[in-house]
Amino acid sequence: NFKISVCGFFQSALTIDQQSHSVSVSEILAVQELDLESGTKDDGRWQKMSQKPTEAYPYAFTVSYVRRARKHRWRCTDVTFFCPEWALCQQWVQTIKEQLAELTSRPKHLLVYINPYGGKQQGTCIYEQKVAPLFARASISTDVIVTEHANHARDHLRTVAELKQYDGVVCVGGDGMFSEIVHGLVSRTQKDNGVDQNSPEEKLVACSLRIGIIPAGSTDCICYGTVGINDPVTSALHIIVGDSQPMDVCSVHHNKTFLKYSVSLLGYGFYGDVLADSERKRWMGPARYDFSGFKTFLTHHYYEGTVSFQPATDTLGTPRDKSPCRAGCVLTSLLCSTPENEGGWRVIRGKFLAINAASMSCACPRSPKGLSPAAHLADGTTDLILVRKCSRFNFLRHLIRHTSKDDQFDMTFVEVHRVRRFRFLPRHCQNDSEQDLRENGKRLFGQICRDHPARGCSPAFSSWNCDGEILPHAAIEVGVHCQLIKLFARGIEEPPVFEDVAATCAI
Ligand SMILES: Nc1ncnc2c1ncn2[C@@H]1O[C@H](COP(=O)(O)OP(=O)(O)OP(=O)(O)O)[C@@H](O)[C@H]1O
Ligand SMILES: CCCCCCCCCCCCC/C=C/[C@@H](O)[C@H](CO)NC(C)=O
Ligand SMILES: [Ca+2]
Repeated sequence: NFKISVCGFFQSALTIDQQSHSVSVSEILAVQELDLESGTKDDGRWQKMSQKPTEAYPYAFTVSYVRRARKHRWRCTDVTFFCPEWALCQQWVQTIKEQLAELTSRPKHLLVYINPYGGKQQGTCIYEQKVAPLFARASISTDVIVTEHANHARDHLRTVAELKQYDGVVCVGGDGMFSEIVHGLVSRTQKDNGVDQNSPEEKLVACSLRIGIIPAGSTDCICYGTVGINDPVTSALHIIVGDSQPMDVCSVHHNKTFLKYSVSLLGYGFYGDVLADSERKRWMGPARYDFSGFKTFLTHHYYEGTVSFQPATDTLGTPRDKSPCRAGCVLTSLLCSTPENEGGWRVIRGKFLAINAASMSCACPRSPKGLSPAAHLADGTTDLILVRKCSRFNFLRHLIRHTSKDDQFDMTFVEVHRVRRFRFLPRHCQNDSEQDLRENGKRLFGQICRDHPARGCSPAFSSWNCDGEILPHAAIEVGVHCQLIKLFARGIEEPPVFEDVAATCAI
């Protein structure tokens, strides 16, 4: 890891406040020679500098690099060096450019999809104002597509002729937009390799293109859980430095037919009902989740069914671990292999307020530790959380613990299992082909209300919330595909030692 010690090499020259500052080449974004004659100095940047060229130091170059700010934010910072000789200045610029050219993991050409409709509908503006200038400074070229309808990006990725010309795909939007990109890329990869997605047991081929997320959605939990913050500039910088974070993907099947992929949350009951209600209130923007969350909490519906799962007995961690998945996580660096002795299936029947499968922590601004704080990004497992029927008060205690340090699993009505595969069958589907879920649901809902008038009405079916999309079936089979995709991210870094920045230096 070659480092340029900015002031360390030039102790004899001027250093600001006598501070030494070291920047790894892997975190340099660009170097630019300042042409003092031709107006580069007039672009406003000189005003920000505490130093200007002098007669003794008339030549200058600027290095743009990553500075770590608070709460996992990254910022682009410039440091300008002044040189006494033109040749020395040239030599430094050339050397740094050569070092940067050796970083082969950095993307040069990206395909960018912007969802102008996600979150607060700021996607286009966020990209143009915050991200495009950084890509330009790092000499990354882009093909940009502003989507015109849902599934535009997914279908484009499935069919676009020359995907190989790109070093990655970037989506500007939320979890739903990311999900479109995952579906496009994974389907395309399977098609190109002759793999049948409809077979639940089929081993899928990993995607070679990395995906970048510029957060502009409502939850942004994939971005938050892989970078530590939903901040467009931070994400753009992780893309520019060419980070790579593998991630697990769940495939969801119904009756041996492929339905969807999921990377974050598959939630039945509470989170399915919140989503179904909130989709009708998209006009409210991100606040729709708070409104529908409160409403769903008050309705307090439970759902009966059977959950079967294959515990991941051979993994190194458990969902009750105290240490979360962080950058450089040892489980992520292990290669995925099919366990030699796949455990047997466990079956649990019951009445559930929520059935959640979290393939990653699902941390987001609403819940900074997430639904399953110790879930790993790329260990080939998902954490299956079963919340059994309980009082409203207890369910509220459980929900509130998502937002505090208290353990949301340490409650008698909650259990959590780390699994490789699971199935769910709603009670009323057990002798039913589930041909038309909605019609059956309405019929059964009425029937249950007639049969149990005093107990309040819980409908027979909820819906599955699959990364923010509603699945059309309640009976599903889910399998985890270890490290099927890669993101331009590195996992959440441990809190940094805060660094002060030397704004200018002379050599
Ligand atoms: N041009 C478009 N018009 C309408 N819908 C679109 C368009 N482009 C994409 N979509 C759809 O918009 C949906 C929501 O987008 P997105 O995920 O970006 O925002 P969000 O739902 O507000 O955020 P989050 O998923 O983080 O909660 C996605 O499922 C995507 O398929
Ligand atoms: C009364 C206090 C209640 C606090 C409850 C806080 C719990 C928040 C947990 C949020 C987890 C979100 C998981 C992410 C799911 C995404 O896939 C999806 C699409 O973006 N978002 C939602 C909200 O379904
Ligand atoms: Ca996982």
